Amino acid sequence: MKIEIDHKDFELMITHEQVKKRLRLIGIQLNVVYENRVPIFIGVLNGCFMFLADLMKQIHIASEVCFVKLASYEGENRRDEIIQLIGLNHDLKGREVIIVEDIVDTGNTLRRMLDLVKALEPASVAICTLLLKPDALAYQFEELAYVGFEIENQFVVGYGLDYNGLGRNLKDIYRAV
Ligand SMILES: O=P(O)(O)OC[C@H]1O[C@H](OP(=O)(O)OP(=O)(O)O)[C@H](O)[C@@H]1O
Ligand SMILES: Nc1nc2[nH]cnc2c(=O)[nH]1
Repeated sequence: MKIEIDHKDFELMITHEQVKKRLRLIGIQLNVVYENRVPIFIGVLNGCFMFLADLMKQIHIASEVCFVKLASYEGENRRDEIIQLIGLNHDLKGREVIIVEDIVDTGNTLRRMLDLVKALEPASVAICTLLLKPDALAYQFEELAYVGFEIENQFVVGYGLDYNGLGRNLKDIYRAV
């Protein structure tokens, strides 16, 4: 099935049914690994909103959820771009953290996110991403424990992911053609 978003063509790649099936399996794993550990799921906005909402429906152990956004601003001396976590109102010290991403592409976002989270001294940090582009990845992450689908190095849209701000509401995931 083909669709057009903002004058660009996309074709169906992963159906919502496939996503739901995969989420059930990831949920089972997480429920086992984190039983009695009360993890905190941290979703990185905007793209993760649909994935994290569906993932949490598969989590049956005691756990917390919050969303953060990565923001950049000029430092006082206007030299360095400083990346800041906004929206985090939990103390992560000693907590079991699971960072939730819709996609890990180059890994730049995750690299920054990990640095910021680790500085808050959690007991552990794992990454759960719906999509991973292994061929685009510029770093190796030992924390990358839960991956929904490994995909080719193509631009994708839908299920939270946007193209020029559009397409986040699509249930299925599409790739550019
Ligand atoms: O591995 P990378 O190459 O860093 O790409 C991955 C990031 O790109 C997307 O976010 P984006 O910055 O597009 O913001 P959005 O979530 O608001 O769409 C996605 O949600 C990841 O956070
Ligand atoms: N929508 C979208 N955002 C991204 N951010 C990094 N890679 C991608 C991608 O393939 N699609």
